[in-house]
Amino acid sequence: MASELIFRGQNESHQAADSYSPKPPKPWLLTLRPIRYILREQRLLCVLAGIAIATVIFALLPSGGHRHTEPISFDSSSSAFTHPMRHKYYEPAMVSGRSTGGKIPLGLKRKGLRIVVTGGAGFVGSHLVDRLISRGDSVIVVDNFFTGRKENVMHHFKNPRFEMIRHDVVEPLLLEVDQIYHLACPASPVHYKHNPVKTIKTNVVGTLNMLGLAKRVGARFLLTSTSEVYGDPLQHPQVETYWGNVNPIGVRSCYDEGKRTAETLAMDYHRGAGVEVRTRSLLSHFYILLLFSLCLQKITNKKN
Ligand SMILES: O=C(O)[C@H]1O[C@H](OP(=O)(O)OP(=O)(O)OC[C@H]2O[C@@H](n3ccc(=O)[nH]c3=O)[C@H](O)[C@@H]2O)[C@H](O)[C@@H](O)[C@@H]1O
Repeated sequence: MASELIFRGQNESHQAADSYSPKPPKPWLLTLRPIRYILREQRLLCVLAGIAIATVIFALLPSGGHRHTEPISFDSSSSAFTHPMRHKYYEPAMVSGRSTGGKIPLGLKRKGLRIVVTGGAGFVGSHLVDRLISRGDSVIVVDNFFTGRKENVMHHFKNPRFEMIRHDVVEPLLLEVDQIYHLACPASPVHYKHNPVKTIKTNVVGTLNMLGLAKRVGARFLLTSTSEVYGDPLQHPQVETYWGNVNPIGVRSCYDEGKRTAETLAMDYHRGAGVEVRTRSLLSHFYILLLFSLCLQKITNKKN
């Protein structure tokens, strides 16, 4: 009997303990409930929303990949003309005061450019071709071999990055290139006086054709000019801002005026068509060095 009583009592206390009385829910749990529901039940919706947010962020953030990293290019000093519209540079990143812009990170190969060199079989042109090939560019030489020689570039014949076209720049030419180095021209007085009409035609029509190509394919253009554009200068030494003193009807004018017109055309294509152009007078750079080394050679020979 006693045990029965004890048992009943236990039963009653159990019932009291089992009776469910839910705790009042915490207020922050209430606010999270719809989010938890969406995360659990609407996974596809979440993924789509994530993609949309990421797209918006990537579209708004400035991309580092747009930085203009210029590989070795035409010298941009002094007589370099660049169109403001086409010359957009992003400021290179500065690392502890040093610019890293334009440098290619270690381990990454610089992408070679496609370059056409007119007059590339000549003296200056062939050395330029050597330099361009050695830095990894693909070069197309365009030459009519008036004074140039195949032997000057023969050592590149087996190189897949080298091509050669026998062509007169007076005739139009269509090529897909990134840069144009326009050197084709009879250069020495004997050669340019040999056929003055052809000389001025090469300088004017040839330069027009190559500038037209640069405009069409968006290539950068370099014109090799000459110190002859100063004629019989009244100022020594000639600075870049000096306009010269040229005889327009003399026997040398086919070359002098031809190169002056070529420079005018280059500037007009730059201003009018946005072509990025450079002009370089070769005498001031190369021939002075050559003269200097010849003098040095003479002096050292005399001493020996
Ligand atoms: O000193 C300069 O100011 C000259 O320097 C170089 O001339 P350079 O290499 O010294 O002379 P060449 O060895 O005769 O080279 C000229 C090249 O142009 C070529 N050329 C000439 C004339 C022509 O109508 N088309 C053409 O392709 C010749 O065949 C030759 O390969 C540049 O090529 C000239 O543009 C520049 O006027």
